Amino acid sequence: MGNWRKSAAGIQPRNKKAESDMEMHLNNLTKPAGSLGRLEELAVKLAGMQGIPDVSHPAVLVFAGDHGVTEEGVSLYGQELTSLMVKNFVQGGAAINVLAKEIGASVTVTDIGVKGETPGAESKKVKNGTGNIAVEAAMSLEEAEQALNAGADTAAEAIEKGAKLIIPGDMGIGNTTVSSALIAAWTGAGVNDISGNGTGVTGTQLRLKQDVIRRAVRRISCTEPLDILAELGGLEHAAMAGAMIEAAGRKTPILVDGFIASAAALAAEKLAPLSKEYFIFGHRSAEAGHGRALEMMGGEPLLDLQLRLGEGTGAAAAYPLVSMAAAVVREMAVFSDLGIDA
Ligand SMILES: O=C(O)c1ccc[n+]([C@@H]2O[C@H](COP(=O)([O-])O)[C@@H](O)[C@H]2O)c1
Ligand SMILES: Cc1cc2nc[nH]c2cc1C
Repeated sequence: MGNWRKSAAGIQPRNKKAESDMEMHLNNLTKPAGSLGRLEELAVKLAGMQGIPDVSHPAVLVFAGDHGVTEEGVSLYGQELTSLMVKNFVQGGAAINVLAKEIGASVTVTDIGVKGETPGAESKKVKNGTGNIAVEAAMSLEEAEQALNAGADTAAEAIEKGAKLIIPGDMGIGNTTVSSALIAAWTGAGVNDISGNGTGVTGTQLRLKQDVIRRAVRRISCTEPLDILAELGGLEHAAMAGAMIEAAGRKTPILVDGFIASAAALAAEKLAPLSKEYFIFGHRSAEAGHGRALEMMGGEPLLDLQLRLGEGTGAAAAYPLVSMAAAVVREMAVFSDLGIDA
């Protein structure tokens, strides 16, 4: 069973010597210095994590959970859609299944807290959905620990099977409300600045959603990251954070998806500050408020394609760039191969 605390304690910062060696190597490659722009930045970061960059066998780890706060009417959809989408993931019909196939990634679907049955999904269910964060804690501290450990376990399994990069993904009706609450609590941002349309909520329903987020944030007085996660989080956020911490402890790059994954990344960083060293931000979600979370982590995403789906899709779309960065530094010729002095 995963142990996120142990993994957190073992996270090493990126290796600065490997990064400066990679900068030198990049300058010896047969191209003008710096001309591969952000691909070079990526290669340097990967070298700091891994030594020789290798992001083969990417693994998409989708965590699904339900949210009691949906009873406030914060989503365009009902909770039943979460289990239906899990069925879709299991059958291979969701967007992430298609994108994962395109990039040669495996997909595992874990039920961490879906209300109801999810045949075919990996079951690590902590409970049947969280409490309504507007009026009560989402989960107990023990439940948060359990979800963190389950996520760590899932990442460990994928990495032991050969994954050199992980893409944590989410599914959970209501989870944009929960993500906004977590981001508000951790950034101090105003609720209107970090809440958006989610599945398509607008007008008076959006204002109601913002009121719900305000009620949730005002209800709590705790400051410890685990307490905040348990009060306001989703089980999928906790599991994704656990997966990120585990991957960081194993020097494995984490390609961060959109708004929900960034709220989970913020949780991972609050619980284990060095985990951030292993984040690569895949894309900027169209969900309002993603920018604020990214700013907080100093993240500059690779893509901005106006995606707002979750599931790991934006990160999957960005994966080819990360893979190219790793290939360039492994496969390009150096000037001395041409008999030229760099
Ligand atoms: O991650 C994102 O950028 C993102 C932005 C908007 C919506 N989503 C997805 O939409 C669902 C949550 O939307 P909502 O309106 O029910 O809170 C959930 O399953 C997320 O995966 C995800
Ligand atoms: C159909 C649908 C698919 C999703 N995938 C992630 N969140 C989602 C929300 C809905 C509504």
